[in-house]
Amino acid sequence: MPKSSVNSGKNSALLTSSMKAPKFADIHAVAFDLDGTLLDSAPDLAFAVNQTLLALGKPTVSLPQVAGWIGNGIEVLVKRALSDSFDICSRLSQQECQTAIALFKEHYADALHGYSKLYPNVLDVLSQLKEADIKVAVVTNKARQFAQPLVEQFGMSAFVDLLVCGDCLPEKKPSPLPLTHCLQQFGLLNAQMVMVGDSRNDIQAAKAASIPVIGLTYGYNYGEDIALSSPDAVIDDLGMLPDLLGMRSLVA
Ligand SMILES: O=C(O)COP(=O)(O)O
Ligand SMILES: [Mg+2]
Repeated sequence: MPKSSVNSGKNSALLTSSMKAPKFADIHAVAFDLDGTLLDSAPDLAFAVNQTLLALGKPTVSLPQVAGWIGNGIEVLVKRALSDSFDICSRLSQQECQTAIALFKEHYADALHGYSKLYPNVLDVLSQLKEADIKVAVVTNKARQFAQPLVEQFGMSAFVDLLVCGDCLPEKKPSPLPLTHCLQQFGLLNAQMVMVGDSRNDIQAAKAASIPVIGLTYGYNYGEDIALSSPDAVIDDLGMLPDLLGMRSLVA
């Protein structure tokens, strides 16, 4: 059965339907992360990474390795793959990186949604938020040339009011800028929007923007437990979100 917990200061407690988190009492917008939150994109990212490595005559890497490198945008992902490590090798040349990034972009554009899939309950939750007149932003570190078609191809466009990508603004998550940009666009106060994400970048961005934040236990987060970043609540199924916001629950 899906579980959620709410961080009530010193202790995290299991959340029941009679115990709404006051942090989420007046929410008018939800900012969702994309990779690892709405979309399990690691298989196609891994495919494009390996096509790039093969083209460069380098050994391929595994899906869990790539999943552990996702979170800081495409250029950092490619540099990690070239380094075969989370820590980018200082000996990589600029030329080598540029060639690999260009190759990766070609391969990923060709294989954007071959193996990727939405996580459970995504479209139902987005639809329920729309019905309740709650605005939806997707705030991703992924470049717009990939994020936009993915949002469209996976049937989310009709529910997304604002798409903020890694190359839209001068700073990406964990900077608060993408989230303060959403607040400005929606004309909302900090306490009126909640961030929902799988990565410590999402939690740090939300905290820096002083907005409440919910962490998801699935997704990537560099192989680390999301609870270690101390979000205001933790859920293991997106279907738990409506209940946290005081709406009709989608899961038992
Ligand atoms: O492109 C990435 O590295 C991660 O994208 P995300 O911010 O949607 O998780
Ligand atoms: Mg993510």
